[in-house]
Amino acid sequence: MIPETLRILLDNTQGQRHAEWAGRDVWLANESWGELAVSLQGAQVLHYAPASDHAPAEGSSPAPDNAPAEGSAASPGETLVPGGWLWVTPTPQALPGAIRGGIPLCWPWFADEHTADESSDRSGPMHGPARKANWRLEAVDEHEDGVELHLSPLERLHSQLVPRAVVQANAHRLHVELITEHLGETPVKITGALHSYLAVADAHACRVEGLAGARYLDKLKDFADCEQQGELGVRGRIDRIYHSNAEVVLDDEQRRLRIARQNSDSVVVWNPGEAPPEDTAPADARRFLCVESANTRLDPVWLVPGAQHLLGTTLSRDT
Ligand SMILES: O=P(O)(O)OC[C@H]1O[C@@H](O)[C@H](O)[C@@H](O)[C@@H]1O
Repeated sequence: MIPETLRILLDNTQGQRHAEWAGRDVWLANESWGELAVSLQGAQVLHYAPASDHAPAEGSSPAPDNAPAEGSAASPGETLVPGGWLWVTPTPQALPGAIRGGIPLCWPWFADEHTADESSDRSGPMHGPARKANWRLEAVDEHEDGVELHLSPLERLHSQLVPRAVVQANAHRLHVELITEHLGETPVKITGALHSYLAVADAHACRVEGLAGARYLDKLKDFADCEQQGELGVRGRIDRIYHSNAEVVLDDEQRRLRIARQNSDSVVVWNPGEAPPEDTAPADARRFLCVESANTRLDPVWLVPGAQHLLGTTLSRDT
């Protein structure tokens, strides 16, 4: 589910190329294994669609996967078009604002949980500076019938820590790694997130399986400590941090997406409900559910000098 203008750029791509979208340098691939779009602002994956999403099932009409259901939240005149596993707002903020959608990298902290060291790095924007920064595409490697990208920020984002990102996409899965290297002298506590905006038919009719019995902090109830009773059904505004290392499956009744995580004991589930942020119309906000692979206040990482930490997520179909 991406803006029509991004769809048109992908349709006009054969193989791989750079293009400009919403004022950002965007790397695009339209290959036999599928499609990928990555913004160099934030090293942010904006779109992924395996080729199988376009192949009509035997005996069925070739409707795109995740097409709006009759009576769903899609609004007339919207410029979002169906297709792909990720959602991107059709009305992105102007630069230097961040793009809402895809998989923003929240680094080196999640939300306002700033790094704990003695430097000025203790202050800064919500979700850290990485998502607004300009990144460089260091390498594009062919990989398992797909592609592997390596990205690094153009500027220094922290006095002691350096991030890099790896994106792998092929016909079966999308995998993103956010790697932090400690090049400084003193231990630093970090959090962070791969803030995945997953495209869904209706955010208020989704099921997230795998969290039954898990404890969570409810941000809508001043971080009240709660326990998940049964599987999670999302029916409206939600903002929770689950303490779990389990794989989860997002079922929107049209697709079952498996979300595996590496070195993440926090799963953030977020949808703004009827009061979305300014850069998103309420009807468009019904078309995503964030299920984030994260390190939060529940599982912060203490990095010592010379060490590195890898936060990862892998999206695949659950069959
Ligand atoms: O609007 P932002 O800064 O992208 O953040 C979006 C949301 O991100 C989620 O991860 C947080 O749990 C929410 O509280 C927050 O509102």
